[in-house]
Amino acid sequence: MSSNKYAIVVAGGSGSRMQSQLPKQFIELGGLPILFHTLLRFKQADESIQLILVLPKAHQAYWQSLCEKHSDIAQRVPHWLVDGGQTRFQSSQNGLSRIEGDGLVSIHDGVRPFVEVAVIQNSYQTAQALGSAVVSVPSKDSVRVNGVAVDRSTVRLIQTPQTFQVSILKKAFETEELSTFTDDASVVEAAGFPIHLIDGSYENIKITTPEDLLFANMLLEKYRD
Ligand SMILES: Nc1ccn([C@@H]2O[C@H](COP(=O)(O)OP(=O)(O)OP(=O)(O)O)[C@@H](O)[C@H]2O)c(=O)n1
Ligand SMILES: C[C@](O)(CO)[C@H](O)COP(=O)(O)O
Repeated sequence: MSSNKYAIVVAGGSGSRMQSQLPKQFIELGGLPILFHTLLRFKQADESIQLILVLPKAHQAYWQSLCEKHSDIAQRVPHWLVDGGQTRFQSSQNGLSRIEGDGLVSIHDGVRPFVEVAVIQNSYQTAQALGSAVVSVPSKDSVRVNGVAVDRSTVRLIQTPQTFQVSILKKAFETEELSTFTDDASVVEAAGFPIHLIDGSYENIKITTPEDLLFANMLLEKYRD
C-alpha cells in the first residue's frame, strides 16, 4: 500500500444549530479560529499528512482573508481547498475526489478541534493494519432505543477522525447517498467493509450548539501553558 497520508477536514456545513452570524468553524478559541486549531492537530500528529479542507464556496474568500491575518499559523497547515457539498456525504465525496492513488485517508469534522494527537496517530496505524479505524467513546448516560432500555455496555458513541484505506473509501463512496449515512463509517459499512472502533476521548467534542463553546473555552484554559 502507498504510504501517502491524507486528512479531509470537512467544514462545508451551515452550522444552523449554533445560531451564530459567523459560521461556527471561524469562531475564535483563544484568538484563533476553530479551523486552525483542528488543522494544526493533524500536522502535530504527523507532518507528512496532506490536508484537504472542504469549505462552502461562499466561505472561501473569508477563509483566505483569515489565512492572511494568521499567516504564521496558515503556513504551518498548507492545504488544498475543495468546495463543500449540500450534505456531509457530498462534502466527504468532494474531498475524496482530490486524492489520486492509494494510501490512508482520515475524515475529520472541522469543528472537533480538541482531538488528541495520539488518537489521530492510532487511527492511521489501525487503518494501516485493518483498513479502517473509527474513533468512539462509551455512553456515560443510560440508553433507550425507541423507548426500550438497552444494555449500555453495547453502545459506543461515534466521533471523528474516521480513517480508511483510500481504495476502500473510494469504493464505498461510489454509492447513492442514503439518509442513514450520518458519518463516513456508515457509508463504508453499507458497502460491506468491516469497521474497526478505536478509543476516542470525551474532550473530542463536536462544537454544535452554543453551550459547546463554553466547554471549548474551558478545555482551552486547561491546556494553556
Ligand atoms: N454539507 C455539509 C454538512 C456538514 N459538514 C461538516 O460536517 C461536520 C459535522 O456537521 P455539523 O456539526 O452538523 O455541522 P453543520 O451541518 O454545519 O451544523 P448544523 O447541522 O447545526 O447546521 C461539520 O464540520 C460540518 O461543517 C460538511 O462538511 N458539509
Ligand atoms: C460524523 C459525526 O461527527 C460522528 O459523530 C456525526 O455523525 C456528525 O453529525 P452531524 O449531525 O452532521 O453533526
